[in-house]
Amino acid sequence: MVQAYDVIIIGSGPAAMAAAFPLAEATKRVAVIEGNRFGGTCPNFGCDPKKMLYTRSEAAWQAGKLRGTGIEGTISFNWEDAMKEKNTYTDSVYQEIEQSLKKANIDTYHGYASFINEETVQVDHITLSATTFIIATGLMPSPLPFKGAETLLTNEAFLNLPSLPKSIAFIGGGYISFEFAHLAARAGANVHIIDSGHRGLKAFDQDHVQALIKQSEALGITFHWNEEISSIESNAHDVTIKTDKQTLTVDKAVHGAGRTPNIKKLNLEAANIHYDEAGIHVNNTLQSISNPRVYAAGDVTATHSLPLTPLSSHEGSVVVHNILEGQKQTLQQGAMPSVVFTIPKLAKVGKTKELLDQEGIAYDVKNTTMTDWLTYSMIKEDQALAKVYVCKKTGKILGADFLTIYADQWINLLSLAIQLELTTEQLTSVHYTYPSVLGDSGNVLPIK
Ligand SMILES: Cc1cc2nc3c(=O)[nH]c(=O)nc-3n(C[C@H](O)[C@H](O)[C@H](O)COP(=O)(O)OP(=O)(O)OC[C@H]3O[C@@H](n4cnc5c(N)ncnc54)[C@H](O)[C@@H]3O)c2cc1C
Ligand SMILES: NC(=O)c1ccc[n+]([C@@H]2O[C@H](COP(=O)([O-])OP(=O)(O)OC[C@H]3O[C@@H](n4cnc5c(N)ncnc54)[C@H](O)[C@@H]3O)[C@@H](O)[C@H]2O)c1
Repeated sequence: MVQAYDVIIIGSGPAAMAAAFPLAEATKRVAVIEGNRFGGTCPNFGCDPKKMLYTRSEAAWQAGKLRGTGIEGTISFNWEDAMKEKNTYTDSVYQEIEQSLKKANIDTYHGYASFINEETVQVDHITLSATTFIIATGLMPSPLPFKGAETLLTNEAFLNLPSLPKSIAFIGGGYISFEFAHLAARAGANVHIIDSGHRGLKAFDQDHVQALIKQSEALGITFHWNEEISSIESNAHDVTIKTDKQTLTVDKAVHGAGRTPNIKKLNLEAANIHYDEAGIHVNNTLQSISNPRVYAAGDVTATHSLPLTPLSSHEGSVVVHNILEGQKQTLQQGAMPSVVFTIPKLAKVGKTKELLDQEGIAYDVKNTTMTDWLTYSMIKEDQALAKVYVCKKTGKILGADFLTIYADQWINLLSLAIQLELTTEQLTSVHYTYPSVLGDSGNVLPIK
């Protein structure tokens, strides 16, 4: 027998969750199909477990910095205990998410969905049909072009390592490698990052990236830029990585070399859903360009947006609106803020210098070293940097970059200013608390 629904959602990450509950509330018959853990990447194998480990590494860093100035004793980041604490969250969060779906009268199915035709999908031996489908299957580690790449640990495996390997190589120099490398190095591992390109974290301000690399090297991380890997050989004891420049043997090697749309198992051709290596092709209402029954949301869409949780959730909400209200809402990406959770944190929002130059926009920029300010000297931060770009003509804030342990706080404020199109004058005219991080706002903005 074929089970019939109004809406079937494939995947259960932030994009799917943002769609499932409002659709059920609107009395649609909804099913959610998940091949791995309910909740998707963010709570199980991404943002949340990473941040749980990060929080402990940050506390140990701060205690170390203040040692001898009123803080006594040696405090260290202990991988095994931090991992046990992380597990208290990840061991149950996926069950709680599935329960909350069921409580909202949403049917849940375990397994990977595959289209049979434009109206029907198969999950294991069950066949389901729907008037509308939402594909929200996210990303997976990209296949890599060298022998042995499939033996690399994924983000899922790394975030479940019960004990810390003595030495780890991270392949790729992007978000995942920087964040994981900092965690591993702070817990005592000998860490390498190998990237085939000449620089990492390409979307961020490169002066700040260089400063972060220097601090990462001081932590003991070794960078290998412009190195092409030819093979990886793994056995029970270690991993040997051959590149065009060296042979490196480490205990474990981790995939941080990019992620690709998770669409392989969907059999999209059977439902006439157009896609390419960037993801599912959608119009600006997130409807498939080739099959109007189908919407896509989150990282799996070829919208060229950043693969980040808040943007995925936003896309899920846009899809709900368009299913319930007709094709009225188009995707507005706005100025998406983004943070790399290293110590210090690296953050950006809005337009970069390169983009402003490309678009020919006249701007003022304030490039500030905040290290000596009381906020930073009191916590003994090694380096705190800020750049803020403002439109010469209107005084509106256009973009911002921060490198400091407080970069996440700063970037949220600047994101608010950019999205509400505030001028520097407006941003400095409000009252802030003192002493506080954002209380220094007047000093990072270019004010004439
Ligand atoms: C290590 C790591 C750290 C991150 N840290 C951050 C962070 O700090 N901040 C931030 O904003 N973003 C972060 N991200 C990105 C964030 O996790 C993603 O942008 C977000 O989870 C995307 O949501 P989504 O709903 O599009 O897809 P996902 O959360 O990836 O969910 C997709 C789900 O679909 C399932 N699926 C796939 N194919 C099928 C199928 N055929 N049938 C059924 N189910 C299927 C998958 O199993 C998966 O559970 C991080 C990502 C990683 C990998
Ligand atoms: N804090 C966050 O918000 C956060 C954290 C982790 C991941 N994410 C999301 O996940 C996405 C994927 O992250 P990622 O770190 O995997 O990718 P990334 O795109 O950030 O970096 C990939 C890096 O791998 C390198 N590379 C590619 N192929 C290679 C090869 N064969 N050998 C060596 N190096 C190679 C590239 O040059 C690049 O520097 C990000 O775009 C990000 O949006 C976000």
